[in-house]
Amino acid sequence: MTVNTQPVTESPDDPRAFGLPLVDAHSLPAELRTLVSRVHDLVDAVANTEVDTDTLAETAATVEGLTDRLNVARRQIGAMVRRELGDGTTMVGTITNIVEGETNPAAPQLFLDRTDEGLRAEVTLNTIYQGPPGLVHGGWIAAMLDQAVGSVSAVETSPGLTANLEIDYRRPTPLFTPLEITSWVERVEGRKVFVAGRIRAHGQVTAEATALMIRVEADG
Ligand SMILES: CCCCCCCCCCCC(=O)SCCNC(=O)CCNC(=O)[C@H](O)C(C)(C)COP(=O)(O)OP(=O)(O)OC[C@H]1O[C@@H](n2cnc3c(N)ncnc32)[C@H](O)[C@@H]1OP(=O)(O)O
Repeated sequence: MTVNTQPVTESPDDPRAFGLPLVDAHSLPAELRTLVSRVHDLVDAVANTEVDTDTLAETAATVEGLTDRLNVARRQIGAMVRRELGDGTTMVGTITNIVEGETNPAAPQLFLDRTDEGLRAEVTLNTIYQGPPGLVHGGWIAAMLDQAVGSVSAVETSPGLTANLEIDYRRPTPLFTPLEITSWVERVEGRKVFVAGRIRAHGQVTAEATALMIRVEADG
């Protein structure tokens, strides 16, 4: 397991001040990233397979053995990861975050990067995230937008929690299609950060969000 040995700082943005382990994204072993990717593919294969029952039973036994093997050393709940964005700023989040966690095979691993307006990511979703036939589940659309607006609030102000999230579903959001997700801060009033985000497919808006984030620690 990767352990960050840098000294704990007193910054409220540093999770080690709250007793949570923190690792740098670039220090995660390539073997772990490969395993996450393979298991992501496995989830998709399981969700869609029509193989015979013997193969299903055999595969289930193999997977159970692999699960036991990995469970001998587990991370602490709340373990955090620090990742560097394109412009050099750093962002901290839980390492198993369901939308962008580096070690979570169920996550689409949205990689939000900084732009002049806020944050932007591109992601293509498969049937793991399916709601209506061929379309992204509405709850996942909300989850991705929640992450995008929460992250832009954290990066541009300081970390907080979503108090309110409103989604307008404008058009169906397709699977197997590059989606562009953007988010930005509209205004800040003390601990309240008013944020917004959008998903586009083929350049057309499929969903829009507005949200209120409440900063856990104000800057002062
Ligand atoms: C290192 C980490 C990395 C973080 C990296 C970031 C990525 C995270 C992305 C995912 C985000 C999530 O999923 S977060 C998980 C989902 N959200 C949650 O679990 C939050 C649950 N709710 C809460 O814990 C609480 O309600 C809080 C913390 C949001 C607010 O509680 P509080 O701190 O006591 O503050 P409170 O006084 O109630 O409210 C402050 C001000 O906001 C207003 N306010 C509060 N709620 C609302 C509301 N729903 N709609 C309108 N206004 C509201 C109040 O009227 C008040 O205004 P005024 O009187 O001052 O004018």
